[in-house]
Amino acid sequence: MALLLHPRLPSHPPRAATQHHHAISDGSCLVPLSGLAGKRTPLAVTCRAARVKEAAPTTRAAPPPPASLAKEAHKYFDHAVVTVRAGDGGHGAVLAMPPAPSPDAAKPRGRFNRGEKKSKKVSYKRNYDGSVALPTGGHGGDVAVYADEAEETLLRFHEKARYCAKRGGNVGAAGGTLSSRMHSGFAGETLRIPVPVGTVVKRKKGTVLADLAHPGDEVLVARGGQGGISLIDVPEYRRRKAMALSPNIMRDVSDKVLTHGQPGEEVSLELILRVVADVGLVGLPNAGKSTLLSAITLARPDIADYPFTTLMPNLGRLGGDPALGALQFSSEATLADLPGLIEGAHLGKGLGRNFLRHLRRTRVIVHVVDAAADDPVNDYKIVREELRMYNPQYLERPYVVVLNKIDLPKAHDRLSSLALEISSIGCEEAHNKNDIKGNLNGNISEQQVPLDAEVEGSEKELEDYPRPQAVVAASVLRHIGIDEMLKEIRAALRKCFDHKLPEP
Ligand SMILES: Nc1nc2c(ncn2[C@@H]2O[C@H](COP(=O)(O)OP(=O)(O)OP(=O)(O)O)[C@@H](O)[C@H]2O)c(=O)[nH]1
Repeated sequence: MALLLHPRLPSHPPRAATQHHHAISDGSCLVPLSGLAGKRTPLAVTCRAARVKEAAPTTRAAPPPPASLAKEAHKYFDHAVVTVRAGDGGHGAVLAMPPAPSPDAAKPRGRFNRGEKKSKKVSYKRNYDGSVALPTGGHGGDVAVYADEAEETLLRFHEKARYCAKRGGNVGAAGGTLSSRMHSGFAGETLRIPVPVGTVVKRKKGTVLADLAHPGDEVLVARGGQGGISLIDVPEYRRRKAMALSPNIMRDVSDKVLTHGQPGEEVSLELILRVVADVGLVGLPNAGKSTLLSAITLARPDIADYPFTTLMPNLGRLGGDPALGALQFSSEATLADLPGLIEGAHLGKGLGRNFLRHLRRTRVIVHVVDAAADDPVNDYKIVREELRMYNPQYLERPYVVVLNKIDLPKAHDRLSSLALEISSIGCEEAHNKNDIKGNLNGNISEQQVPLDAEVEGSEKELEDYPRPQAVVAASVLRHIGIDEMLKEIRAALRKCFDHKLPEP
C-alpha cells in the first residue's frame, strides 16, 4: 500500500409595428381613407377576414413537464417507464380476377378485321411454385432501443412516455382488379429510440431485455404487426379453376378478416440507467469531488461552496493509457463524480441511495476526503459505512483515498497522522480472493445479479475489508499532488485488469 504525502505544500418584446388600421371589438376595421383630403373621420369597413375563427393549431403542443420533474430532476434522471407501440401491419385487398380474354381474340386476323384492337393476354407475377403472387400489406414498424453516446439522462422520457412506430402501408389496389403492376404495401420504418449508454431495458415488472452497456448496443423491444394478405374474389362457378392459380381464394365474407393487418406489439418498459465508468468518486458533500474531476479531465461540472452542488453523476474521461485496455475498450478510463453522500444515505437521507447504484459498474473507487474538515477520519468512515450498507461488494474493490484541500493550514498540520490513521483501517488482504474475482466479474455479467437487489449490511466490519491501495495528499483546486494521485488511480485500475483480463 502506498502512502503518499506531497512535499510541495504551499505556505499559507420586440416593439410593435406601426398599425395602419385599428381593430375594433366587433371584428371590423377602421380604415383611414387617404383620398378624402381634409376629412379625417375614419369609415367603418367590415373585414370578413377579421371574422374568420382562429385557426386550430396544426401540431399539438407537447405538455409541459410536471413541476416535480423540473424541481427535482435528480430523482428522475436514471429511471423512467415508457410505453412503446409497434406499428400495425398494412391491409391486404380483396381483388377481382381480370376479365378472361374474349374468344374472338383467338380468331385469325383476316382482311376485314385488321383494324380491331387485339385483346391483351393477361399476365400475373408468379411465385416459385407457379401460383399467382398476390400483394400483401406492409409490415408495421418495429420499435428498438439503442445506446447513444449523445444521450446523458432519461429525463426526456418523463416528458414523453409513449412512442409509436408507423404502420405498414396498405396494398395499392386502386382498380380492385388483380394486375401485374400491383405492389405490396410499404413496410413501416423501425422506430429507434436513443437512450444513454449504460441503460438497462426491462419489461415493466418483468424480465431484463438488454443491458445497453456499449455505444450502439440495440435491442428490439416491440415487433410490428404482419401485413394482411390479399384474396381473390371470383364467382363460385369459376372458383375451382381459380384455385389452380392461387390458394388465396375468398370463399365467404368472413374470409375478409384475413386481409386485415395484424396489430403491432405494445409493451411497457422500465429504463434504468447505471452510469458506465471505470472509476467512481465518492465522498461527503463539499469534499471536492467535482473539482477533482475537472482538474484531471475535460469535464466541467458545477462547483460551489455549498453541499449537494452535484445533483446527478458527472462523467469525465482520463487520458488514454493502452496498458489499461484503451485499445480493447476504444478509450481511456472514465470517471464518474457522484453526488455527495451523508450518513443515512442508504436509508434515503440527503439525495438518497439511488446514486449508489451507479457504482455498480465501476472497477475502482476513489474516496475524496476533506482533510480540513472537523473530523476527516469519521467522514471517511461514514462514506465507507454507507457503501457497506448498500452493497458490501463495493468495499472489496480496489480504492484510493485522496486527502483533499491540503493547501489549507488546518489540513496541512495534521496530514501525516491523518494519512496513517486512514491507511490503517482495514485488513491487509481480502479474506476471500474469490470475492474480488466475483465482484469484478459481476461488473460485466449483471444478469447473474438481481437488478435492484442491494445486499444489505453483512456481518463484516469496516476493518474486515481491504485497506486502501494508497492514501494520497492533494489539493485539486491548487493542482498539488495531481500526478501522484493519477499514478495511484492507474495502478488500482491495472490491478483490476490483472483480475479480469478483457476479451479482445
Ligand atoms: N481550498 C481548497 N478548496 C477546495 C479544494 N477542492 C475543492 N475545493 C472547494 O470546495 C468546495 C466544494 O467543491 P466541490 O468540487 O463542489 O465539492 P463536491 O464534493 O463535488 O460537492 P457536492 O457537489 O456537494 O458533492 C468548492 O468551493 C471548491 O472550490 C482544494 O483543494 N482546496
